[in-house]
Amino acid sequence: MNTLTPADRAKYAASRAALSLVEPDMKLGLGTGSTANWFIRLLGERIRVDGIKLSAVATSDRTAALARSEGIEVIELDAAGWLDLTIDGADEVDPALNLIKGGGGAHLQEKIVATASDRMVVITDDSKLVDTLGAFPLPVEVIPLGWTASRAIIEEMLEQIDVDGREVTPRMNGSELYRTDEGNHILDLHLKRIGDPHRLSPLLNQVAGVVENGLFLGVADQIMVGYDSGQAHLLEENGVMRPVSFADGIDEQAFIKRVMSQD
Ligand SMILES: O=C[C@H](O)[C@H](O)[C@H](O)COP(=O)(O)O
Repeated sequence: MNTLTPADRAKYAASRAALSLVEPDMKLGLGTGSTANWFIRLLGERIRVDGIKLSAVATSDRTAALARSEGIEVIELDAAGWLDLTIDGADEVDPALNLIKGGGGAHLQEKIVATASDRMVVITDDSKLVDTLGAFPLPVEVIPLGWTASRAIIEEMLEQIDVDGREVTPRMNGSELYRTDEGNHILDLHLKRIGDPHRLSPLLNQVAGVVENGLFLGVADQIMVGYDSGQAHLLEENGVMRPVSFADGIDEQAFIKRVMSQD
């Protein structure tokens, strides 16, 4: 643990705590991002240590590649049909367990997978817990055809919405427009504060060309919060925080040494 940065210690702690929710033969959804990567590596370690069998649906090409490299059986969502549990990171979490996701451009697949699961548990460090969503720019995936028109319609629509900022910027990858796994672009909405996410989300998804926005409202069931102390708490919808212990056979030092040597 001492070799990790404080941010990675917290992500590791949340992921390790979430590992105790995994049971043999489950069909899992695997999120995308730096926190989800910790969970995927821990899941691979648990499969090696315990020999448990399970299968998983990935929410991005990156996640599928990492999961396979960890020896996790990756299947398609349509083959899985329905999932027992999805574990994923988030960019912001509010007290009602509503989320902003998509900082890594994967929120479309993440939302499909999470809503096709009995349960979604978010793994996060405590810096992402906010009173009100919106400081993190809200990602909106748009198809390339006419994306500038979609942006103009969104900008006009935002005039009627209770937010503190209205700048809409296309996400870039160097000098090129960012492309999602589906080949679409992302518009980042710099709203600063979202007064009514339940009003905003359907309005965004009604705009022609919008595929999906990064608001996850009523999707997450529980939040596993990790701290740089190495401890973790489970946050329920009623605001109750319960400490979580790590109930698995993983050798922490050996695991972290292996991960650090791969990075
Ligand atoms: O598109 C990316 C996902 O929604 C991520 O789960 C989110 O951006 C959090 O990523 P990270 O764990 O790297 O902060």
